[in-house]
Amino acid sequence: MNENLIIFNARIVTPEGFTARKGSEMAHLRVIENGTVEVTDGIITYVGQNRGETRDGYYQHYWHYNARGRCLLPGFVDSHTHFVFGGERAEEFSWRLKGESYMSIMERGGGIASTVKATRELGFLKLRSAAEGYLKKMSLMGVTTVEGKSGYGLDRETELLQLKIMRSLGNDEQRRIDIVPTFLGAHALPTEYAGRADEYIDFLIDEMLPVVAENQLAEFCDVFCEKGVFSIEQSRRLLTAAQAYGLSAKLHADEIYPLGGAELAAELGALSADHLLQASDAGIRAMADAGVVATLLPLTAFALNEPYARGREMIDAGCAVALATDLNPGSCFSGSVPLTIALACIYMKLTIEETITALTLNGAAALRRADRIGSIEVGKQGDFIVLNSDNYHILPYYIGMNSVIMTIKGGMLYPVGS
Ligand SMILES: N=CN[C@@H](CCC(=O)O)C(=O)O
Ligand SMILES: [Zn+2]
Repeated sequence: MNENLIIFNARIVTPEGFTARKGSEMAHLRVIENGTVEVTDGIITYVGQNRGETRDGYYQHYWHYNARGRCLLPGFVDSHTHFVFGGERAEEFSWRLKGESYMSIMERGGGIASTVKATRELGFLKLRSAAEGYLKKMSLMGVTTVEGKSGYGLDRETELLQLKIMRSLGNDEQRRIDIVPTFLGAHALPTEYAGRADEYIDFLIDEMLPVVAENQLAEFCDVFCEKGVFSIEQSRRLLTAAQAYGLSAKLHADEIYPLGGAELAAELGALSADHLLQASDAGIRAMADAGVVATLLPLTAFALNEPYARGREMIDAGCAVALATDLNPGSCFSGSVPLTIALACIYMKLTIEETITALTLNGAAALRRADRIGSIEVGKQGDFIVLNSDNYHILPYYIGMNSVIMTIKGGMLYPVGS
């Protein structure tokens, strides 16, 4: 449902462009004082100085909203989440607090396998309604586009079920968030294939990719490329096959061990490489040269108590960095955009301007949507947030606290709290 909307008296703060911003470009934001944005049928048709509007309300075919000097930013793009899942894994969090590692829990049959079991047991309706609950929470924090991954089915039926749930949520007339689905059949080796990882990759290539592609159930194919999960060679084989089906490549890369996932992402021309806590210097350079979006997930590093990805160095090396939450039931049970912002600024040493670009335009680029969303420019979707301040520096300063008072999707106003 799209609307005609005029927002006036806003302090407009936005990156500019229709592609990812790389390196030093990430710090450049356009700021318009006393600004107005006009949205017609959901698409931005004017961005500039105020034009004389003074009254709130509906008149001359447009809703009019007086921002009273507050900051208007593009809607946030959360470009890496796993929001469709069954069950929870709170006990694993306690085990980790006692010193056990994420990978050792996975090796002894917990971790992703435990969520796979719970997800396979839930039907369409229960899974869908749990996922819907997370979407509502994201919208309140200003997210207007979210990526979601399969990967908790690891069998034909449940992988397709996860993707169909995302499609069904995305088709909902009342939706406040656009959903971009990613096929992550290679998230872990299912127990049925224990010791036969190559055969599982064959199954994904021969039996899953054709169905996913033919039914347009996902735009991207992702893989957990990690020591003890899927090797570089297995990841390369799967992603190359996916690209032949028209699915762009994404990787969970160099999260726990420096396996060379960043280098592989560059070699394959992947859309993004994500996590990257252990990415090598050569991998960072290769991503910058190849134009791979480096998607950083500081909440996961925080939750796992691991060193943060080297965001500052990546930007200085010329990478396009995106930030996302990684909401999932294991390594990071959080979709907190405010905390993501604070951690990126404090520990990854991004400036607030770079952080805004990473959560908007570069997130959009990581979803191949920088031409449509991620900045406030004529021709893009009318997706915005209004902050409760005229100062965007409150974003990292309000640590883990929401400063969004209004989410606007396709020109529709959603006051936070409603
Ligand atoms: N690292 C792999 N995948 C997810 C975690 C999945 C899980 O633990 O359930 C991630 O991005 O953090
Ligand atoms: Zn992930």
